[in-house]
Amino acid sequence: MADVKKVLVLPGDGIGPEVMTQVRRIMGWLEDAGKVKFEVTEGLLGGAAIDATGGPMPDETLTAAKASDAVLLGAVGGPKWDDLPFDIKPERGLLGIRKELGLFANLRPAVVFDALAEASTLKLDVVKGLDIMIVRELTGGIYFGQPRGIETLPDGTRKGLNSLVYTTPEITRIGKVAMDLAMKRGKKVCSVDKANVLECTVLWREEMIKLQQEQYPEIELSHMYVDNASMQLVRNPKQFDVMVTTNMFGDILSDTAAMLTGSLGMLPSASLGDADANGKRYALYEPVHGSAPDIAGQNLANPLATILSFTMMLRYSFDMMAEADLIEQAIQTVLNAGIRTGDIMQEGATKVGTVEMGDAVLKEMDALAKG
Ligand SMILES: NC(=O)c1ccc[n+]([C@@H]2O[C@H](COP(=O)([O-])OP(=O)(O)OC[C@H]3O[C@@H](n4cnc5c(N)ncnc54)[C@H](O)[C@@H]3O)[C@@H](O)[C@H]2O)c1
Ligand SMILES: CC(C)[C@H](C(=O)O)[C@@H](O)C(=O)O
Ligand SMILES: [Mg+2]
Repeated sequence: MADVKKVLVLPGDGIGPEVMTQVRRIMGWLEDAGKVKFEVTEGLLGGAAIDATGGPMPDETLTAAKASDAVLLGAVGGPKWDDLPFDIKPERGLLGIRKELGLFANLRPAVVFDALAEASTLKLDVVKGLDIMIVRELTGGIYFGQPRGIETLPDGTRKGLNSLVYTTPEITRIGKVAMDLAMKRGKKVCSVDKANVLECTVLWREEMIKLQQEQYPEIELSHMYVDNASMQLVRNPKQFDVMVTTNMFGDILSDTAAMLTGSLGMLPSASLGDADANGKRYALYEPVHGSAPDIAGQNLANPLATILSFTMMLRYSFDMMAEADLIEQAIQTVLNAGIRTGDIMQEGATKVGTVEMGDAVLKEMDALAKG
């Protein structure tokens, strides 16, 4: 009898449901192959939740997330909800679930498939073989710091305010995630901050240095200001192994890194919490991209970032390395065969839609399974 894994699926908005459908087919394939049994619950988050319940993060979604072994999210947001009051926008649902589940560590790996290195706007040797890991702090920093808001001063001037706040435990725990990952990789961590301007990141840098000296003597730790880091990422990304940074810097740098892989439609992510006393660790997997309203509902979205987020789920939550390898190998073969969604299209390649990309990956999984 195959193991039962409880997965909460949150398709979300825009292209979210379209890319999620392709992952559900892959989940079905694994079940049919007898590799695993998924107990899937589908839930609401973001705009879809607002439409159905009036709020972006219904209690049922949170309860279901806590009861599941892992959560898989498509994307949230879109123009339909842009004019809503700030606190009930779709994006608040995403930030809310990250915070409520304590998902402080966001891993965003930028790995370049050989076939797509050729398509890069950068020189082939700059991106070929690239494999870097961006570790983004996800439940603190300027996204959550208090005080915040928009207020009107007595003279009628309006003031907008957000606060960049990090405490030492918040910095240390994300530093540990980055350094533990680096110990299994190239043993190099680059901590990205703005310590020449922002006191909060002076503390960030000091704590990273302390952590490395006290607990990770084998790690080569370097520091870079975020403006330079964004430039270095496109100039010579292979100088990096693991990058660790704050919530907002990580948001921006990971979209930049996505383009090194060919498209935002290629970058997956895992958001992880700490294990509790019973060893239970919440985890949410989602592509780095958003709901892409410009291409939603047209069978144009690249589903690979979400499929790769699912393979991260197999690896990090379920220890199903062979199955994750199989899916990634299938993707590689599909890309080598020149099958492309529009965002990664190259001259001479075959342009397909979201569903057809799913078909191609499934077909290759069949072929690989038959040997
Ligand atoms: N994790 C999330 O749910 C998430 C992340 C980012 C943005 N958003 C939200 O999504 C909405 C749109 O934001 P945006 O336009 O700034 O960013 P976006 O990531 O949705 O899209 C940016 C560009 O990349 C393209 N793109 C994105 N994903 C793609 C894919 N899988 N295949 C092909 N092309 C793809 C889009 O077509 C668009 O041109 C906003 O409401 C935003 O808040 C949500
Ligand atoms: C939609 C938004 C809240 C989100 C973020 O800024 O974290 C997104 O851009 C991401 O990268 O996951
Ligand atoms: Mg982002």
